[in-house]
Amino acid sequence: MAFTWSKITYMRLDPIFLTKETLRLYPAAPLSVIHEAIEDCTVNGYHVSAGTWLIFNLQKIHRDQQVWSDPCEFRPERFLTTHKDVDVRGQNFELIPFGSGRRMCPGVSFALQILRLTLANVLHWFEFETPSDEPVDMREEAGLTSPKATPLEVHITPRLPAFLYESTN
Ligand code: HEM
Repeated sequence: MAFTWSKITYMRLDPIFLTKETLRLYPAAPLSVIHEAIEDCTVNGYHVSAGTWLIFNLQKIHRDQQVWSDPCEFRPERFLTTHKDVDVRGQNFELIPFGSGRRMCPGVSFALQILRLTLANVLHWFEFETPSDEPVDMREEAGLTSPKATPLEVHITPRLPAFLYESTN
């Protein structure tokens, strides 16, 4: 029987892999902010004159099928296997949700820690179900950020004993 990655398996996976895969498919900004070339240069055979405004299509880069197998599939385990050395900190140009270079996001470390902690807590504390048990529609609309095409509708229920949710204040 083929092994499938169940919800339980994902919960055991380090949330950093879920975070990377989520930022790959749904970078907070699908298009980068505008950069301006400060000098003439040639990139991959393309001449770029000084003063040219450059916008990187991050979402397209992140779904390049020459780099990512099944590029549109959510497969966090790829960061344990085929892409285990690929990070989001601007050194691997196939995955740059925080940009790269001297103007890359200075909040990257903070953001990664918060995302990891939040995701770990949310998965640990709550059970998520869609009202009709349908898979969540993960399509996104065009925009400066990645808005969902259809609003998210989920039922959230506690997984742990009730007293653990009580405030200690
Ligand atoms: C998931 C969370 C975040 C993502 C995906 C993200 C992504 C980005 C991207 C793509 C850029 C443009 C980089 C470039 O020009 O190449 C940027 C810039 C920036 N980000 Fe973030 N960011 C995140 C969280 C944060 C946080 C938490 C902070 C602050 C606490 C922050 C502060 C900034 C600032 C100040 C810039 C402008 C840097 C500059 O132009 O020199 N970001 N971010």
